[in-house]
Formats: sequence, C-alpha cells, structure tokens
Amino acid sequence: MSALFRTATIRALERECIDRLGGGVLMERAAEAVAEAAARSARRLPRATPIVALVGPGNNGGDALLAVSKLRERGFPAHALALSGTEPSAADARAVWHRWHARGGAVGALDGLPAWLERRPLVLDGLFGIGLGRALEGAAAQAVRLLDQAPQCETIAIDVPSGVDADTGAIVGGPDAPAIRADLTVTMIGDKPGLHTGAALDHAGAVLVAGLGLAHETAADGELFGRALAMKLLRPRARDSHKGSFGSVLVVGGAAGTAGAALLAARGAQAAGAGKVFVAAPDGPVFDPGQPQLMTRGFEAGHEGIDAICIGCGLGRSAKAGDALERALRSALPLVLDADALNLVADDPALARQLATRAAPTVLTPHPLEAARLLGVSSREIQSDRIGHALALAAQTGATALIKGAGSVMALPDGCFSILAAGSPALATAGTGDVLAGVIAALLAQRMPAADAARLGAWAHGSAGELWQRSHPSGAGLSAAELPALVTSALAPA
Ligand SMILES: NC(=O)C1=CN([C@@H]2O[C@H](COP(=O)(O)OP(=O)(O)OC[C@H]3O[C@@H](n4cnc5c(N)ncnc54)[C@H](O)[C@@H]3O)[C@@H](O)[C@H]2O)[C@@H](O)CC1
Ligand SMILES: Nc1ncnc2c1ncn2[C@@H]1O[C@H](COP(=O)(O)OP(=O)(O)O)[C@@H](O)[C@H]1O
Ligand SMILES: [K+]
Repeated sequence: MSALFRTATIRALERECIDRLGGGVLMERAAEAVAEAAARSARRLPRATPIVALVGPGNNGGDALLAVSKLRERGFPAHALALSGTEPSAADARAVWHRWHARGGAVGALDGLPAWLERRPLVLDGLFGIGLGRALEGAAAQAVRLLDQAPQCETIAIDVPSGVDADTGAIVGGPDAPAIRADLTVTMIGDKPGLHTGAALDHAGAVLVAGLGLAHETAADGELFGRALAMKLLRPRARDSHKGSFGSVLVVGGAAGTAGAALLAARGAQAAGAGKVFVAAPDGPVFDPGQPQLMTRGFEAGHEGIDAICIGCGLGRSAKAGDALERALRSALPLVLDADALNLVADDPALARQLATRAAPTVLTPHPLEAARLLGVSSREIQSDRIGHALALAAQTGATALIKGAGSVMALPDGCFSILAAGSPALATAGTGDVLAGVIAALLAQRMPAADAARLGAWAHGSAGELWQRSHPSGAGLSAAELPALVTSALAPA
C-alpha cells in the first residue's frame, strides 16, 4: 500500500464511517487488529510473557483496553495500566472502560510499570494517537524513559508511537522530547506520513496498516514511494539503441578543492544509464582516472548536445559560478540544482526569480540546511515539518523539491508529495548527495518527467544505501565512490 493520509483526512473518514455504522464499530475493529498483532508477537516470545497495555485518556487508550480484553479472551496474560484512574474523556473509550469494569476488569496505575518491566513484557502503547496535542509530560514521559531503559521489551504502538506527530514525523515538543520507540506500529484506517520521515523512523518500527474496512484510496494526501512503484517506472532498453538514445548529461561543478563532488555526480549519472557524461569545472578541467569515459567541457562552452544539466556539486559561489547558474537557468534543458547552486539561489533574488519563472523540468535537491536557506527558516524548523517545507519550497520555486535525509520528501508545486521508502544512515557521509544529483540528471536526460526522475533517483539511491548496509550492518564506512555501482544494482528490474 502506498497511500498516505493526514490526520484531518483520517478524522473525516472516521466521522463518515461512524455516521454510517455508529460509534464503537471502528474501535472494535482497531482493537481486533491490535490483539491479532500482539498475539502473533506473543507466540514468538517465551511462554507466559505478560502483555502490558499503556492506556491513555483518549480513544487510543480505548483501543488498548479493548485489545487487552480481547487478548484475555484468547487466553493471553494481558494487563492494563492507565495514565489516569478516572474514566476516559473520549466517548468510545469511555464505553469500553465501563464495559471492562462492569465485567470486573482491573486497571493498574502507570506507576506500576517498573515492576512489570522486570518480567520483560510485550508492551502495547495506547497512550496517545492522532489526538496528541502537546509534548508528553509527567507519568507518560516517565513511562517512555523507563521503556528506553528496557530496549529488550518488544513494543507495539497503536496507531502512532505516542509522542510522534502523525502528520510530520517530528517528536511533539522537539527532538529531545519523549516518544515511544516501537518495534511495530499498527496504524488505523490508513498509513500516515508521520510514520515514514525524520525522527519517526527511529520510533515507528515496522508499519502495519489496519484498514478497518474503510475503502478510501481516492482520499489519499500523499504517497509512500517504494519498490513496487519504482519498478513501474523502469523501461527495458531497446535492442536497437545507441549512446545517443540515453541522453547526455553535463555536470557543472567541481571547483578547486571540491573537484571530487562533480566527479561523484558524473559517476552517478553514468551509473543511472546516461549515454554520455561531461564535466565542466570552473578552475580548469577535472579528470577521473578511474572513469576514463567521462569527458570534460570548457566551463563557458555552452550546452550544445546536452540533454540535462546537473549544476552545483562543489561549484563554489564565485561570480563565475553565478554566471554559469544564470546560463543554466536560462536554458530550456531539464536541470538539477544541488549544493552551491541552491546556496547561490538563496543569496541572489535575481537567480531566485529566474528559477521561479523557468518552464523546463527542474529538480532541487537540498539537504535540510540548504532548504532552510532557500526558505529563510532554520534547519530545525525544516525538520519539524519536512513535508510542509518541501511543499512550500515547491510552491515558491515552481520546481520539484526533494528534501533529503532520513525519509526524503519530494513535493510538487501542485501540492502532491511523496515520501521515499528507502534509505540508510550509511548514506550520512560526504559526497553521497552529489551521486544522487547525477543520478536524477541522468534520468531527466533519458526523458523522464521531473517528478518521476526525482522519485526513482532518490529511491534507487536510498536502496543503494540499504544494499551496502546489508553487508556492513554498523552502517559506518561507506565511501560515496562505492555508491554508483550499487545504484545500478538498485535500478535493475526485480
Ligand atoms: N473514534 C474512533 O472510532 C476511532 C479512534 N481510533 C483511535 O483513537 C485515536 C484518536 O483518539 P482521540 O482523538 O481520543 O485522541 P488520543 O487518544 O490520541 O488522545 C487525545 C486525548 O489526550 C489529551 N492529550 C493530548 N495530548 C496530551 C498530552 N501531551 N498530555 C496529556 N493529555 C493529552 C487530549 O486532550 C485528549 O483528551 C486514534 O489514534 C486511534 O488510536 C481508532 O480506534 C479508530 C476508530
Ligand atoms: N540518516 C539517513 N538516512 C537516510 N538517508 C540519509 C541519511 N543521512 C543522509 N542521507 C542521504 O545521503 C545524502 C546526503 O546528501 P548531502 O547532505 O547533500 O551530502 P553531500 O553534499 O556531502 O553529497 C542524501 O541523499 C540523504 O538523503
Ligand atoms: K499510541
């Protein structure tokens, strides 16, 4: 499944369903999905592993308490610990709470958690879901701290790991605020963007979507772009093809001291299938002795015979660099703007205006700090809402904007967004972004529309990182020069 739903859409779908079926039905189905997932986990764990549900004050807590009831009916030793001893405020949860007590069910207090943790329970996190309005505090924050000290306990988050914003993937209250770290998140009605980008990637674990019987794909707000969608964009090469069939990429960058950045972009372009690759560097030709097929071009030689330009990797911010960017923006060729090209645009309103009025396909590939410079905010603000800022950047520039980093986000000026479901912290090393810029330029040169080139390129790049990490589990030590070959493997049809 690839559809992503914002909280507001989930709420609307929920209301529509409750009007049709009456209250309680969805909670019944949600609790069943949680109980099913918990039962599966419990069967893998040592016999008699207790199941402990953390029950919050809203309907998320209602899901948790009803799941406990269902697990007990199936013979599992499931227990509930409530954040508050009083009845829940949410109506469906209140009904579950009263039914549970009417049958003689017990609910412990959350401060009993330390004693349970000594027995290595399976933990169900039902503290807060999509109704979280502020940072976790008090007993909820303390429960997160205790669970952080007990990483051996498996945790299943209900709907959203408590503390994570389901729309943005940021931790509510900032990166240092408490949030549950789950092994699995069972998310209700539809998948949420905030489970797949930024800080959330260290909190959500695997994501299981429980649709609860609501058909709603048409209401999706965004897309999770993974292998299945990537494979649909791959086209077999015609037998009767030649190097001219796959486009020529011009990489503009590689000033003295950072020549390698342009060469990495050139290798990336080569790896993603470009027919020919040229490098134009401001301080004289740069060569890649290991890649003798790469050609050089004079820095001011123009764009003849070129099908796509990749500009900015190691370019510097000299007047010469600015002129080259001005020429590239003026050309009618598909363009990737990375690194210093983005910094030059951020510093020069005339270049920014030129970018905004450009008609040819244009992809911007900022990391969060570059995105921050372009939008006039801090990188912390970017990370607090990666999707919102990617959309703002696309709207401001009229270009396809890819904000990189864990859970890269691609946004289009028309308001569509995709989260890339591929990536690895192995990629957090200098030069990997240069490779990506070249990869996307090669796909543009092969006539792929900007949105497809950005998504496929970023997915292949993220998958290349994952491939490398398979044989290097610590994730440390990847050199960017190793990436292009892995990108080629990732781009092979399954
Ligand atoms: N209504 C329904 O039929 C369904 C609801 N579902 C569940 O219900 C959840 C949403 O329920 P709610 O809207 O009740 O929201 P939550 O269960 O997320 O909790 C919201 C409650 O917590 C309070 N609150 C928010 N942040 C707090 C904080 N930091 N500290 C203390 N209190 C805080 C709010 O004032 C509100 O009372 C979903 O995530 C999902 O788990 C699912 O069962 C699907 C069906
Ligand atoms: N923790 C991470 N998880 C996934 N991808 C990452 C992570 N850290 C970095 N990356 C990826 O590595 C690349 C780094 O690019 P960038 O910051 O521009 O580096 P450079 O300019 O040195 O090439 C981006 O594609 C980014 O998405
Ligand atoms: K939760």
